[in-house]
This record gives sequence, structure tokens and C-alpha cells, in this order.
Amino acid sequence: MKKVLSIAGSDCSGGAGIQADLKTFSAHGVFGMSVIVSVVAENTSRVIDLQDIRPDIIEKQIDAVFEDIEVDAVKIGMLPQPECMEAVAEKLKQYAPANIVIDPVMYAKNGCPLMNPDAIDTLIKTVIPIADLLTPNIPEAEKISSMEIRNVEDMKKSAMAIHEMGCKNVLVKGGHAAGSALDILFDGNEFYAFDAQRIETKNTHGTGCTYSSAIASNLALEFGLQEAVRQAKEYVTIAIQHSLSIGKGHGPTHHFYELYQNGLKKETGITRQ
Ligand SMILES: Nc1ncnc2c1ncn2[C@@H]1O[C@H](COP(=O)(O)OP(=O)(O)OP(=O)(O)O)[C@@H](O)[C@H]1O
Ligand SMILES: Cc1ncc(COP(=O)(O)O)c(N)n1
Repeated sequence: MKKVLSIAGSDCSGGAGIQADLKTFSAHGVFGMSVIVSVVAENTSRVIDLQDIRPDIIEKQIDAVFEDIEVDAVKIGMLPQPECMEAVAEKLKQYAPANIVIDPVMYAKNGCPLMNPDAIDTLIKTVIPIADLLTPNIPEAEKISSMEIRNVEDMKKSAMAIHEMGCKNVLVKGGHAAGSALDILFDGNEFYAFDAQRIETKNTHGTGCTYSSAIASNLALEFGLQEAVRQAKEYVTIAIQHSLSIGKGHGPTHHFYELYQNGLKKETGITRQ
């Protein structure tokens, strides 16, 4: 079984963060592991508070995984503070795993900050250069590349500027744009578009976490980058299409829709959503 590690924050309401990552890994048939960098008291409507994990404990969690287990891909999500970013980047340089996918999480869906805005320089200098793939949404790409994104041409310009910062590939996600849900991948040479019809729903809590974890799973399963993104886009679109009206705010996506349709339902006879 391929083994994939998530380094991210914990979302106690289960739709985003480590919880979304582990569900996504499981839906892809890879073995999921987690290094928690922050415990976030959040739900579908708001972030109440958070407690960051001490950098030395983050380092020891990473040591615990890598000294024992071969890791086929790493997904990195929320990194709240510069110290946390430095700890993660140093350890990943030490262990040098393949397939590092980084979702540079800055805000929760409801607008609450999950990254200290003063940490942007450390993100750029320390974290971005270790990424095989960076997956910013439009507001994140704007902050990182210090430019406004108004159209697809701007998404491409921003992707090029971010690529210059040292990551191997950049996927600028269009979830926050108007029109279709168009994402642009830049590999340093070519642009590739991944498009899907926009689904009218407010239940998009954890879409970014789910997408980046699906890409990391597909890379661990040895798909090439474009195919890994193509399949992940399909997966996240189906997860949003069948998203769950759980909670009072932005509900979660359905990580197991296809599995429940094709697998569990047949074996157990239980009809699920
Ligand atoms: N309403 C929607 N319909 C279809 N696809 C969507 C929708 N919203 C987002 N997506 C897609 O979901 C994936 C995640 O993108 P998004 O821009 O939402 O990430 P994110 O902003 O990091 O997530 P979040 O806003 O939850 O932090 C992308 O492929 C995006 O195009
Ligand atoms: C712990 C944690 N990590 C990340 C996100 C952002 O979620 P997303 O961008 O996928 O909606 C979140 N709300 N909570």
C-alpha cells in the first residue's frame, strides 16, 4: 500500500484540514498518516480559537513517521507561524521525500485567518522552494505573487511569478473566480487547464484540502503530474456535487461518494447518500 503523509491543522468539525486529508487518502486506497501542526477549534461557520503545536513536537512527529515508514507523498496544509514553517521545511529537506504537494492555506472559508500574515516572507523563502507542486487559490496566489488576478491571463502571470520562487509546479485554483471552476497548472514550460462546471452550493468547506490530498494520493500511486491533477479535479468535483448539508455554514464535501455507491452499498445492503 502506498503511504501518504499530511502535515496540517486539525479541523474538529471534520470537513477540512487533517480530517479531510485522511478521508481523501482513504478514498484513494492509500495509507494516510498525519503530523498535526495546530489544533483548530472550528466548524462550518467559524473559527473559535486555535492552539499551535510546539515546533519541536512537530519535528518529533515528522521524525517518528520517517524513521519508521517509507513515505510516497507528502501533502502540506495549514502552517500557522514562521517557526512552524521552518521546522517543517528543515525536516523535509532532511528526509527528502518525493512528491511534496503544498496547499498554502491562509484563511478558512469563513474568512478567519489560519496563517499569520507576517509569515508570508518565510512561506516564500522557506516553504515554497521545497514544493513539487504548490496549489494556491486566487487570493493566496495574489498575496504570494503581489499582484491582482482578474482573469485567466493573470492566473498564468501569477503562476509564472510563483514558479520563479523555486517550486517545481504551480496550480492556481479558480474556485474563487466567477464562471467555471477553472484551474491553471504551470510546470515551468507549459500551461494546462483543468476545467469543471461551477456547482451552485455553499458546501465547499475543505475543497482545497481535499483537492491537494487527492493530487498527493495520485502522485503516490505513480500517476504523472497532469494525470494526477486531472483525476483529482474529477474527484473534488464529484465530492462538491454530492456535498453534505452538515452544520449551519459551509458544509463539507462528500469524500466517499463513489466508494459508497459502488462498494459499501453492495456489500452491506445499506443505502447511503
Ligand atoms: N462551486 C464549485 N464548483 C465546482 N468546483 C469548485 C467549486 N468551488 C471550488 N471548486 C474547485 O475546487 C477546487 C479547490 O479550489 P478552491 O479555490 O475552492 O480551493 P481553496 O480556496 O483552497 O479552498 P478554500 O476556499 O476552502 O480554502 C478547485 O479545483 C476549484 O476549481
Ligand atoms: C485546519 C484547517 N486547515 C485548512 C482549512 C481550510 O480549508 P479549505 O481551504 O480546504 O476549505 C481549514 N478550514 N482548517
